[in-house]
Amino acid sequence: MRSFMVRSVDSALRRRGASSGSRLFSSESAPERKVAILGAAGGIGQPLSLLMKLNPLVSNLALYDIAGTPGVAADVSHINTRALVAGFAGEEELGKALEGSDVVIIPAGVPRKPGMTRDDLFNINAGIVKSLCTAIAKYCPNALVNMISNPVNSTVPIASEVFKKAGTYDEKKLFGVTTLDVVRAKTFYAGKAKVPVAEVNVPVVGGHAGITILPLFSQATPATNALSEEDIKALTKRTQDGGTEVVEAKAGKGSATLSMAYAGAIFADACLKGLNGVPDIVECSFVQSSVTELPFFASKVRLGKNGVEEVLGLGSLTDFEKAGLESLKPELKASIEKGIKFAKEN
Ligand SMILES: NC(=O)C1=CN([C@@H]2O[C@H](COP(=O)(O)OP(=O)(O)OC[C@H]3O[C@@H](n4cnc5c(N)ncnc54)[C@H](O)[C@@H]3O)[C@@H](O)[C@H]2O)C=CC1
Ligand SMILES: O=C([O-])CC(=O)C(=O)O
Repeated sequence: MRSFMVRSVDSALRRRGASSGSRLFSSESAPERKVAILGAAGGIGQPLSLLMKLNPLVSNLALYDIAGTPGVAADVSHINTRALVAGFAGEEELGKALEGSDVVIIPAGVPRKPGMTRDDLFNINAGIVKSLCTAIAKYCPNALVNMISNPVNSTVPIASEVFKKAGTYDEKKLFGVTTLDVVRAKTFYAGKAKVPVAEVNVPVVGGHAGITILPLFSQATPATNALSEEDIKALTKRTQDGGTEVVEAKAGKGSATLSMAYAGAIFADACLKGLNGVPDIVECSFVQSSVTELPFFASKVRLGKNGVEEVLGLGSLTDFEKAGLESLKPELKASIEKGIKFAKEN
């Protein structure tokens, strides 16, 4: 059972590699890569730690949280895959967790309860993200940072300001993880269009909250004529409300953790492949951008040896998508400005 699971995750990653450029490295010849997960004992952190332990591109896995990581690390470390695992608990161990990291994934912070927006998490999570990014600037300023903590539309700008203040900001290395929006769009589209889900691709642009999430179903592949305008509207709304759907179903016990861990593992794998020189690795992510007039925006990004190699444009949009783009801009702008203001004043 266990070896089946390892094999099937690995072959899923392999298939993905095959669709966007072949894998250059087997686990034996892949370069040493250290990944740190901050918030590793949490609802996302634990399954994400498991999935990163299964990734043959990872040679060292550092699991950091304010508490609970020795147990998670001991557990995950018994899995017979390449990565050496170490747990770090408490602020005094954060430096050691970060040192030498190539990729830092941040799922630290509080999740939503029913009735809350992602922005309602700002007051707590902004401070957590700020202090973690201050440590990243000190201990691993060259690492790629994958920001999962919400509200992503504000936490990414906060991170950028912290890095600017520290003199370490490189816009090519900071990513808001929006992969779960893509994962959801693919699943919902495949179900409605009745196409094999493994073959589906859907770009999702904008940001990561409510109407700022804009799936571009007109660019979905495989293309289909089977969907009406009403179907597209419903798919768009379901993708935008995907996080809330899970928050409500969990009824006070948090938000998406398992699907987010999967999405986080897919995005980190893409970052590692890019670092390792695998060509044509493209994923959507919320990055510094000139695709629109907003300073940060999610769109397709080509990943390379230094992080972002190219931020790709939006392609042609339908009138419905154009209207969605215009209506998301004020909210996304306000969230970005809120993050920047917080980081400047604190
Ligand atoms: N980007 C996305 O698509 C998604 C983002 N999220 C966000 O991810 C975050 C985490 O969600 P869950 O794992 O469900 O929450 P959780 O509460 O289960 O886990 C969070 C973990 O962060 C840790 N933590 C808190 N302060 C910390 C600090 N200063 N340093 C290190 N660790 C710290 C906690 O001890 C806890 O273990 C939330 O903000 C949530 O909204 C959740 C789903 C999707
Ligand atoms: O909805 C939430 O609070 C968590 C999240 O970002 C998501 O599931 O997309």
